[in-house]
Amino acid sequence: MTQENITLNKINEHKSVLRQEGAEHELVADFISENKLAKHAIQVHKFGGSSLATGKCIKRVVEIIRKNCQLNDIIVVSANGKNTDSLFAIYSLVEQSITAQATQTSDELTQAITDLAEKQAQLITEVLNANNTKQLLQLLSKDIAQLTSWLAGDIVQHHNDILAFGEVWSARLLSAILNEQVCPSNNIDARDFLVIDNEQNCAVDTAISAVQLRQRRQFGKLAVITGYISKDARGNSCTLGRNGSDYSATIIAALVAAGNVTLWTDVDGIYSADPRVVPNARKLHRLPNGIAKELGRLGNPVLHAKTLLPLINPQSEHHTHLHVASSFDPDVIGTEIGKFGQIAKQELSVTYLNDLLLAQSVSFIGETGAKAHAEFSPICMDDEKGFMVITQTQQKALSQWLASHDVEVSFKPVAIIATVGHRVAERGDIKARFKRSLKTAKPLNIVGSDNRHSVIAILPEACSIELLNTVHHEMTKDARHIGLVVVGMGNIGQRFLELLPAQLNKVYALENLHLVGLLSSKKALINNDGIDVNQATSLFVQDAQTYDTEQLISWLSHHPYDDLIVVDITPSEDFSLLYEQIFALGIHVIGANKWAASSSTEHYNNLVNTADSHNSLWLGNTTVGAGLPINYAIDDLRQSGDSISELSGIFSGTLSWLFETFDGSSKFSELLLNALAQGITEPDPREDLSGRDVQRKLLILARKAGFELALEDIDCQNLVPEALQSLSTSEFLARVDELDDYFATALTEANSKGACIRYVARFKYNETTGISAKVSLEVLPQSDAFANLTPCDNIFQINSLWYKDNPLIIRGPGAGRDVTAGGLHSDLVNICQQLAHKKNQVKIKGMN
Ligand SMILES: NC(=O)C1=CN([C@@H]2O[C@H](COP(=O)(O)OP(=O)(O)OC[C@H]3O[C@@H](n4cnc5c(N)ncnc54)[C@H](O)[C@@H]3O)[C@@H](O)[C@H]2O)C=CC1
Ligand SMILES: N[C@@H](CC=O)C(=O)O
Repeated sequence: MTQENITLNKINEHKSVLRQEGAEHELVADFISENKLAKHAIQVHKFGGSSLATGKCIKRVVEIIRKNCQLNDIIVVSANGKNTDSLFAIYSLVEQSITAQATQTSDELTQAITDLAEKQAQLITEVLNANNTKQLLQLLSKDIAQLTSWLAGDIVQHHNDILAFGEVWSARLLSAILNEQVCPSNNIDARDFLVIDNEQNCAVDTAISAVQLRQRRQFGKLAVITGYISKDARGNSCTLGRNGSDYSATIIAALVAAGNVTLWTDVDGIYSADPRVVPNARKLHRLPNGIAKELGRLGNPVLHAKTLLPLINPQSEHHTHLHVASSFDPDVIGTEIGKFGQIAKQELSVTYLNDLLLAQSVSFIGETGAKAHAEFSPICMDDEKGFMVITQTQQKALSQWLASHDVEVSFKPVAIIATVGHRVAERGDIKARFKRSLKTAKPLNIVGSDNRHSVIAILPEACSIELLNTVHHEMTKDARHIGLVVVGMGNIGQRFLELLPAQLNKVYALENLHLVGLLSSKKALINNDGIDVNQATSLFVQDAQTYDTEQLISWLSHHPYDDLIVVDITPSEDFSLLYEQIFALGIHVIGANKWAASSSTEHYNNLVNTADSHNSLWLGNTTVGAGLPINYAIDDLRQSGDSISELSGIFSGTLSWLFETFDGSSKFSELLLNALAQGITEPDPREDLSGRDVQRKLLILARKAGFELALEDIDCQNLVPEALQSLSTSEFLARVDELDDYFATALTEANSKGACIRYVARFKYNETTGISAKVSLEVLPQSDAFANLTPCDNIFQINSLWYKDNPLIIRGPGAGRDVTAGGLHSDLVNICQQLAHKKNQVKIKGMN
């Protein structure tokens, strides 16, 4: 369970109350003095240019910050919209005019500067109040004057200073709006602390940068820091190159040992292939660091290998996780990159790169090959066959390097397509599948990458969309990870868990199912990497933590699986009241718990509609008849066009066992305690004896059969004497012998007529008289079909259009650990089979 975050939202809620009392400062001071904030690791949030492009976007970002950040967190920003491109264009115009030896500033240049300044001024005016607008416009106009003066002087010297304006304006603006609307914030120019000691590879001087950053941050404030820019040891402005702001965010996260970095961008995560061209690409909710790095190296459009570098430090105990999320859809769960266990390691993805070169030379073999590899870090290489694949920009340098060794090289244009996943280069099955999927493409070669996380095919032609889709389909068609959460680990729950390991081994439909949550009423064990099913109970005893509903819903809202199934094996009304929220999250429910399916008509209809509209499946076959397929039979009749008119029978395993066994030789109370010990009664056996359990079951079946009725529409005979009705369960069990006289008399009277007593459920629908329904103790002739059951058996009799004179009968054990746990497993397999048929569909904005 995640720790509760004191988000700015929360602080603001308190603030609005305190503001009225004039005590706002005390509140912020309280949060700080209690040091609650210090309990939570710092989070870094980075917003890209598109997320900050317009006033509307900036307001959305402010809401994301309000909801997700705490004081002392760090925000890193790119330039608003395309401001960096505009600054580049302005710089180029000046460069061109220098080359052309123009003596006057061109109109084009003046216009470009004016456009840029106006655009930024408009943004400021749109989002800030009058006071702050005035202040920021003054600063902007000073900057424009500075920019103009640099452009008129030595532009090469000021190249990076010029480009830096984009981020400086963006950080200043966001910090101002946060100060105005959310919380105290300070805006920091990264050039005040971030020192790059090698501009070529952007290596960071970590020691100095960390100290200077600490000095610049102000405790109790949200820091808004410029991305993309830094300085060198002499204090000159530097940039961090392509996607530099992402890199800034991870550098800063490493400097402050942040818990998480979130890259808020315009896509909602990393997919198993580029979703713009592969419509069936699936979102990868969790990516191990090494795989993410390999994807970045091999052309993933969102991830860049450099971004991950500061976060991957095998020597460090600290692991900062990286998240990719969309600022346009902040509630959609994105991708988390970090250290994960087996489940996340099973994911496969497919990526490609065009416009590459295959370089062949004898010097790529053996020792010189190793040197060439160290020098050029090729996309892939075979040092036995003597080739490497490089980018076109590396061609010149490689030719020069080889010339210095006096060796010939041949270059050939190629492309690559690769399947990426944890150590796939060592997996024969995956390599064989990849090879099969490529057969029409006639690859020149297939090699494993050095880090073993990809298998790369070298293609003689550009990788087509068709090929990409074919290979992706072949590599990911079986991929679907389903999380299983078991709620209720009592009598039935324990048995369900005992059966689980063997089920997972033998049932194909459960192949990608992982036990990830175990809950009792007070404690929860959640492990996104999976809980060992062979040790589920002992791990629960050892590691479960106390939890509350808010934490549970928060975890359910962010679970990282394609599908999640919650199996409710509790008798709890409270838990059943969470179903609506659970369905609204698209989560599936299997219930042995009868509360939800027998709740009020309005509530029940809401549940059905919510589940329906969110594609959540809801199965509850065990709510009636334990493992007997009564719900399925009724569903089948209805769906096939039959109409049911009567439902009757013995619906309680407990009452069946009691009345079939009770012959006067033992006391009724002794038999009841025996049934309790066998695990066939409800946790409180009065639920059975009161007829309430049978009443619920009749309601559930009648609803399945298509009728609208409520519990109150079913007459119910309560067999618990009034004096015992409101006691606690233990008090009732202590006085259970008070039942004996009543049942002894009822039995003697029935026997005197050659009859017996049975608790029977009867539902009837007639077009003219409508619905009649009751559950009660009946005196039946010994020859009655309901009178001769194996103790504990249920019998269900269905009359319908097709089964009019000779009813359909289902009979068998209707309660007990094995049959109920077995019935739950049957529902589980059923849902997994349905999910396997569900199409892997992704919604891409503007495409479908
Ligand atoms: N005994 C049987 O043959 C059958 C039982 N059922 C149903 O199975 C369910 C479980 O029955 P038993 O295992 O006998 O009950 P139990 O009392 O032995 O176990 C219930 C478990 O649920 C947990 N729990 C209670 N409230 C909770 C909450 N709000 N959140 C999370 N966990 C909670 C408890 O901690 C306990 O571990 C009941 O709804 C019962 O009606 C259904 C068909 C047959
Ligand atoms: N207590 C119930 C259990 C199944 O729902 C019964 O006895 O039938």
